[in-house]
Amino acid sequence: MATPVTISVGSQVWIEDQEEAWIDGEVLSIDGDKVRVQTSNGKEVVSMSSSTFAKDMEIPSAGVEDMTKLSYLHEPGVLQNLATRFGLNEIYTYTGNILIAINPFQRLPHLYDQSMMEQYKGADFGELSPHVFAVADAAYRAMMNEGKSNSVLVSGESGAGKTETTKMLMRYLAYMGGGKSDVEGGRTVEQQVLESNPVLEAFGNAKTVRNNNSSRFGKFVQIQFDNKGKISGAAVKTYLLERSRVCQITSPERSYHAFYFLCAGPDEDIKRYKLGHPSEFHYLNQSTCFQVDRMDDAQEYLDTKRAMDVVGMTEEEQEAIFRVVAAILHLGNVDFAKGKETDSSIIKDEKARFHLETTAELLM
Ligand SMILES: Nc1ncnc2c1ncn2[C@@H]1O[C@H](COP(=O)(O)OP(=O)(O)OP(=O)(O)O)[C@@H](O)[C@H]1O
Repeated sequence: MATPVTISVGSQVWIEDQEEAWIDGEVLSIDGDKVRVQTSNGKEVVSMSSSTFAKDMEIPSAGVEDMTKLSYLHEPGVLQNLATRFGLNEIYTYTGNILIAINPFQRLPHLYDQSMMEQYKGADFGELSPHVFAVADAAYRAMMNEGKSNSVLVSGESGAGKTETTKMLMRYLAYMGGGKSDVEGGRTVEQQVLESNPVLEAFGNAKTVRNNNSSRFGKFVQIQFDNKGKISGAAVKTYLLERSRVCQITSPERSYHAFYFLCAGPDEDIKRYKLGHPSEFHYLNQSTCFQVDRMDDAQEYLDTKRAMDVVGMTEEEQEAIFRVVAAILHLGNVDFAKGKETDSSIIKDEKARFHLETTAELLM
């Protein structure tokens, strides 16, 4: 979006900068499509007019809550507003009815507690500070008022905060649609909806370079409500799991959490599945990373099992699932050697045979 018309000598502008992405400055002179700028870090730089943008001098020092209020909706203007707000611990900003969330990379419990949900309940969109609960509330109320399904799309690059944002959306919808009427074996439907996350994350998330808890699949979460607005059911559809991660990983990444959780399980499970430290398994030891900061695999194993209980998986079903998880690890340790006949191969040694037999046992 070139704005040469509004730029003249003395104008405050943004120009591109190798390190800062954008830097502000004052126009010293203009020669055709070349603009000479004195930057705020004391340099004199020549910029093309097509990549020189007018700086909004009227913007409040705390930025604006809705970017449609910016005089210039160009990249440096948008980024400056988001950075200003982030500096004041405001991670959410609107652009009309779109919510932009900046990853704070720290827990902000006060932002998501019960009192916060109460505040946003029924408040008009835009009345309170931008928040993911406001989006969830607007979607919920539109559904109730219009009697039609509604959806919220969460997008961003890896590590941007989609998974966390989705959890907050679900938490708010569970809060709005919660009720004790639909209790199934001591578990409310909304509890089941929320507990589906740890189960999905155990089997579909992994540590990557960019995110210690990266979802390696896409998901469509459907929460069903009755005509009183109470949650009546839920369904999750998953897409395109990164399957290659099961047998191939590189440092400093990990495979899917479930493998490490199971290897850190209680002794009886380790014995039952004939497991050991992750470093003993080829599918895990291609990377030197076995541990993730602030993730206790032993505790996560118990939490995953508890979440599986809540969503209604029986003990037999859980065992069948973990048997497959263990079998995959053993299968990865089945090595082959060249056989006597051409193009033939044999099980390499006793160790490989042990893993092959264990795999067969586990898969029954
Ligand atoms: N609102 C938030 N509050 C606190 N921490 C957050 C928030 N959003 C994200 N984070 C932190 O950033 C990490 C990465 O976020 P998240 O897993 O949601 O990203 P993502 O967009 O789902 O990434 P991927 O596409 O790799 O799955 C989280 O594990 C968490 O530590």
